[in-house]
Amino acid sequence: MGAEVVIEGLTKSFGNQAIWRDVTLTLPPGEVSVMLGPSGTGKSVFLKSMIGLLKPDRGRCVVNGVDIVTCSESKLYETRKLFGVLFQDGALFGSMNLFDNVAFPLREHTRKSEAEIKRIVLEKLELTGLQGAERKLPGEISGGMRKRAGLARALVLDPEIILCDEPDSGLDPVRTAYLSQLLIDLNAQIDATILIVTHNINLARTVPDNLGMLFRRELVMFGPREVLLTSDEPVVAQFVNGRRRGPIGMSEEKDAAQMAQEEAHAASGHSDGSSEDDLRGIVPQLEPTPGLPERAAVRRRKDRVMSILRSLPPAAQEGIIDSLTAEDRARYGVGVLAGVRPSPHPRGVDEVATLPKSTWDRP
Ligand SMILES: Nc1ncnc2c1ncn2[C@@H]1O[C@H](COP(=O)(O)OP(=O)(O)OP(=O)(O)O)[C@@H](O)[C@H]1O
Repeated sequence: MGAEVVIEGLTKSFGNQAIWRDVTLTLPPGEVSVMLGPSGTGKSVFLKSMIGLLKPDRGRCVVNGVDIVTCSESKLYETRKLFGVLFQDGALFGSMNLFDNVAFPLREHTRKSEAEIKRIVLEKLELTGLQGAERKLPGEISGGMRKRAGLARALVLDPEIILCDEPDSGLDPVRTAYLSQLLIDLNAQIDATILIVTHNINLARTVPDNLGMLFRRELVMFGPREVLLTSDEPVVAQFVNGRRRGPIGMSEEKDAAQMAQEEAHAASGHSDGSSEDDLRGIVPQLEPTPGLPERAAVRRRKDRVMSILRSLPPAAQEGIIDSLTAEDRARYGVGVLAGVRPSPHPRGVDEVATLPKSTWDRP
């Protein structure tokens, strides 16, 4: 099972530009989490801070008892080996073929024989659907294949934690759907903890166990997917529906005058081009491709979420209860009659989830 990542009070600025502050969340072991956020909110900076490529001003990021923020260089080097990172552009070496690109971390960080390296590289290329492409150069393949090659390379050291920076960027919706499926299949096969940062709503609705959002230099929320997907927070509603009306503006946030003007335009019948349909709501989560093992994280997550159910907002509770199977209902003692609430054993919410706490939508 993948490692847990505990982040507490993480704060980052560049000079006097605050990027985000007091980010607190836990990535539950082996679960898939997605961090949403408008462009420029510091999602990539967040990933880089998690692996010690950037140094936060304060806070902790603890993996297997090691705080990435304050540990020694040698501990950082060791702990980094637990991470596999898929960078936004795949970050492949243009002059190396896919085989050598994927083999690179093994040649750099291990003393494995070339025969062993070949076995591992071919296994990871197959896992990411790239068998037969090992002699191609990155410039000779499509963006989707480059992403998958980047993922194959992220997997060669058998990471416990996989970080994906906008795996969908530059991909069409169909390729993004394939990549989403690949991430779920991968999780089923290796049970790694996965964090994906993206602005892709479809991916965010269908892939993760947990969903969070960064906006206005803070973590708006982070917790079970059902919380964000049923949230009434204006910034979430705007982002999920891709609307211009709402607190997010072209350069991240709007002032009150602009918001009022847009409301007036809408009231006078001016369309902002978005669909009237509200895309919020819980849709079924992707399952592993038939024939693959079940995701071990699913049962662990259900136990975890049921243990904090009562601390979640009512709409999220309802969605979670609706998604339970008859077997789950028996396991958790959930009544079959409408309106009957389960009686799990609530734990402190801080244990696993940070729920909406921001004040940005209040005057
Ligand atoms: N090394 C750096 N030095 C100074 N500023 C930086 C550095 N890296 C990032 N920034 C700034 O931090 C802010 C957040 O950048 P980041 O790339 O993390 O945003 P993002 O949410 O990933 O955006 P996008 O979704 O567009 O990729 C930006 O204003 C960026 O200019």
